[in-house]
Amino acid sequence: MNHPHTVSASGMVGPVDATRVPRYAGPATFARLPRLDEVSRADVAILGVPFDTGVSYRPGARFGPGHIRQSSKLLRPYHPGQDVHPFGVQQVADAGDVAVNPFDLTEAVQQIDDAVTAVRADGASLLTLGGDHTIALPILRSLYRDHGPIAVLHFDAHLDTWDTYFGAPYTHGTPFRRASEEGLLDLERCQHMGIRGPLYAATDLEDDAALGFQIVRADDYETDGVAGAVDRMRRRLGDGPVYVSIDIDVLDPAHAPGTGTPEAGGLTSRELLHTLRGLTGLNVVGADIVEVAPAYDHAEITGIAAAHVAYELLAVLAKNRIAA
Ligand SMILES: N=C(N)NCCCC(=O)O
Ligand SMILES: [Zn+2]
Ligand SMILES: [Zn+2]
Repeated sequence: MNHPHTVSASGMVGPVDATRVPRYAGPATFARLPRLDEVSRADVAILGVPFDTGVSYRPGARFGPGHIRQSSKLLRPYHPGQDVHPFGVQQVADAGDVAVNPFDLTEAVQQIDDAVTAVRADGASLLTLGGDHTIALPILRSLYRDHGPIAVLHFDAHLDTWDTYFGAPYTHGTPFRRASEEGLLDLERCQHMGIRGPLYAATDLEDDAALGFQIVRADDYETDGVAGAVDRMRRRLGDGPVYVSIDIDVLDPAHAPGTGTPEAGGLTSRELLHTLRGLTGLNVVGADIVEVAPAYDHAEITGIAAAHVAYELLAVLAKNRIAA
């Protein structure tokens, strides 16, 4: 059954109208948007990467893309906090899922690079739904070929700059060390947000700094508030290209129980959404939302948080497009 999509005054094909087609009856795309093959081209493509072969603890993030899409059905077309229609001023479309090999990590990483590069070839900005955090590495490899060294803005409880697990270089705890070693990162502009919890050793932090990162800790939100966090974030990122990588475990387990390596003492969803709004005006060239593992979720708490995080990012891209 085909459901009619809304069309904005500027001709963008938007979500299926929830006042005419019930949300539970509509398409399974993100926010009931059109599929990429239903529109001639997209300004922003949403791509699922159902892959979790890189995890060190609870598996299940391979089911993240479908869960986030399911939890995105209630999103509405107008963002009052930003006074913008994220689906109206830019064509947003769902590019479906990459078919990733779950048994061969090296091949999987190449498949993700290829798929991301193909979707971006038509000029679309990419918002990727993971999947575990391993997937950030091939995305950064692809972006580097267009942008050169890039700033990573990384929301996470974890540093993800560790070296190896069981001798394996590609895991969800190591993508940003690999990216730094490969020269993909602008070492003067990378920033972690929301880091907390036990480490392996104090030297983890020294290594992390040498790999190009500064840290706004979850504790800093307690002392400096969201405004202080946003201020430090913006000063660090400057004017160059920024890739935003959001591990949903940056949120407290109360706000995101559905994830593989939860840590107490995290951000609230309100703090995260507000911080993301602070990206408006910066040169955001892509983003991911990773580590949503629905088997540990309840009442779609984590899925809804992830869907709203995606919507907040789309609003930033929409505002930037208007200002450009
Ligand atoms: N990227 C995420 N979510 N977790 C990394 C944790 C790696 C570890 O087990 O130490
Ligand atoms: Zn994490
Ligand atoms: Zn992570």
